[in-house]
Amino acid sequence: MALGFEGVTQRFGAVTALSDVSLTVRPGEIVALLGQSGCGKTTLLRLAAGVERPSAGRVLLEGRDVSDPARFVEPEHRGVGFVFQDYALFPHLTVGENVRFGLRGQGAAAAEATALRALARVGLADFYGAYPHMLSGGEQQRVALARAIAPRPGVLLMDEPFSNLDRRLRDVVRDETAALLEETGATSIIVTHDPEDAMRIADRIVLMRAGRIIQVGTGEELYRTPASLFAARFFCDFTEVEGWVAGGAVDTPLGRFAAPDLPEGSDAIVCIRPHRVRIVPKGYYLPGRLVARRFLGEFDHLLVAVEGFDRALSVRASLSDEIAVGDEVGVEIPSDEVLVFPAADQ
Ligand SMILES: Nc1ncnc2c1ncn2[C@@H]1O[C@H](COP(=O)(O)OP(=O)(O)OP(=O)(O)O)[C@@H](O)[C@H]1O
Repeated sequence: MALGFEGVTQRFGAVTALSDVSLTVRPGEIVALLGQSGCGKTTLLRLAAGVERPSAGRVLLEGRDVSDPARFVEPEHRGVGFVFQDYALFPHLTVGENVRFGLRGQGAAAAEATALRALARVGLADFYGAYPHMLSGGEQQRVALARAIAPRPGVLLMDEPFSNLDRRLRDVVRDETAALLEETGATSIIVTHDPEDAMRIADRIVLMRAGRIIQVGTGEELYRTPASLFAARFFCDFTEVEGWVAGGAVDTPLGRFAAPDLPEGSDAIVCIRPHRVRIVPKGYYLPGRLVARRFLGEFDHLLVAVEGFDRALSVRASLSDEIAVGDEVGVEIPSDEVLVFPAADQ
């Protein structure tokens, strides 16, 4: 089912939660709404669900305006499923009854069969008669997912569905959810403030800031070609180096980096990805000194002081055991792997 927002603005008194937001989600597509707290993600989700009415603009389901005040379509008639951050299972109902809650239109036998099928899909058919408090967080979230998909909604809306799960469980449930969404074919919107969640699960990411969409694209597009410094910061913990533009390049304490599109004489910020920096033997490239080294398994996290740069450069690399904190090293920053933005663009 296609879901669209056309010029949607949402005000709550003096607060403008959304400003002129337009977005089309294709049938079967999984879209992540990504952004910091308060940027309007949940509000957009609530408008799609129909629990909120837009101050201006339209919400479209299969091309039909469902937000028109004269012909407003109530949430229960939109064919939309919802998964909340806190699972929102009814504590006094069994798992089976929770899943059957959305199936009230079906007869008892049919509802039970549907609920069992949905629970089986998330690997929890054996928990049909259990109560939510008897389940772990991950299991409760799977039940919430089963409840949402059981009525076969055309659109599935999920608000921070993994944020209450610990790291390891989060990865498992997220991957299971991705597989399930693909299987059900529901058009899905997932709200998250975690770029990794967004990149792992979504076909497209919608990056929001202060009630507006600032970039839409695949995870790779947003990571490789962020439209602004703000967007870039979301996807990488850069070392940021200030400089100014002269002769089509930015002069910084860490070298000159091409900036053909920036005005001469303007201030710029060069973003250096930690895993792109190479540590080479002393005497090559920039002179540096290792000031910290932390073993992180697959790679080390290093801090390297570079002459003329007042902060340490953050580096992710596998380093030979022969190099110790305090040693002098060479630092290579491949100039075609940095991102350059106007300093004003923050
Ligand atoms: N019912 C409401 N009444 C008043 N202000 C609201 C209401 N709902 C949302 N807001 C405000 O609108 C803005 C956007 O809120 P929203 O919940 O959509 O953000 P969010 O991006 O989902 O944030 P979070 O990640 O913290 O959930 C915030 O400033 C919020 O305080």
